[in-house]
Amino acid sequence: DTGSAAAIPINEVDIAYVTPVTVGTPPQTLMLDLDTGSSDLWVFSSLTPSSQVRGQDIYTPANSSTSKLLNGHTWSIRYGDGSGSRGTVYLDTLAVGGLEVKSQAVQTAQEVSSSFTQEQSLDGLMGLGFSTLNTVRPSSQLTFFDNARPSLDEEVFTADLKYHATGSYDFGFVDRAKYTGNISYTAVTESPGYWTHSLSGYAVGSGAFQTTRLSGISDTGTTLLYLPTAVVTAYYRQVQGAQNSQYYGGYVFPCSSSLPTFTFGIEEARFTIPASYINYTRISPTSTTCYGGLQSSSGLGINIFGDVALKAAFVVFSGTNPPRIGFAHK
Ligand SMILES: N[C@H]1[C@H](O)[C@@H](Sc2ccccc2)[C@@H]2OC[C@H]1O2
Repeated sequence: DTGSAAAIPINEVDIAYVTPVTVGTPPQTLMLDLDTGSSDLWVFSSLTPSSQVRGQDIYTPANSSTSKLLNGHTWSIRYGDGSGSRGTVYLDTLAVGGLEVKSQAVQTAQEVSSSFTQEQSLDGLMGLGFSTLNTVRPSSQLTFFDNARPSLDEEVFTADLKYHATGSYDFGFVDRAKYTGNISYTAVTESPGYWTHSLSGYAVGSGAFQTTRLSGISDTGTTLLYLPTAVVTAYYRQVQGAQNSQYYGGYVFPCSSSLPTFTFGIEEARFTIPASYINYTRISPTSTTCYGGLQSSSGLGINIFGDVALKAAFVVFSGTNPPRIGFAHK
């Protein structure tokens, strides 16, 4: 079996991408953020206080003939950016792009933090990390990918995220039409549940490629690219007027500055992020100061290869044993 669904930017700077997912019988369609950096599938629901819902679609288990309460189970999650949610759990039929799982744990939110309330076009998250990270207790639940595995033609899912455009997520197959050349694979360590792997090095603009292994996580739910301070300072040294602003919490620069590209390595392969992806956004609608899409990971304790990097490639998340991740040009 396979599935294929759209990855739609939720705003004009690609802060996050959502994918249509159907839950229950008859199907209720929700727009979920497919997130390889977590492993909970949670949704705005009829159990979410109306004061915390602002335009989101909700899942109403009472309206689904196939919903079953997972008695006595609860969940609570805190994300890297400080946002969070918690609630109870139902089992129900869930499908993404034609791929159906009969009894998926759907975590119904009873509380969401303000940054979720404010994202009107995001109805929840579908975690695609390793199921060890799932927060449901007393028994943890499987991700959609882990539930779908037995029926998949191939134990993979792929991400084709795009800059200011709709891309796609595919399950169970690697679409030869979505990439060029070969896929460069590298080893993934499952601990502690992220798609953790190394970059083989980097280059700033037309500068020499620096061969140095950088370990981090490929996280479709993180907007930007977070790398060690040494790498980031080397990049912004090439940007006129750039500074690391305490006030804005990262590197900013005049929007008129010309930015170099940034290249990262996956084993022998090289992927170049266009300067436009790194000129991420104005700090406010009328400002001439812009915020960078490449920022320091020093406060995070981990390097994060977020959407700014992932959208420069076609990415294969391979659930084989051992797991691996592949990058191809497109
Ligand atoms: N894996 C990521 C996750 O998907 C988001 S949760 C989120 C919060 C607000 C808006 C959209 C998504 C958060 O930022 C980085 C890390 O935690």
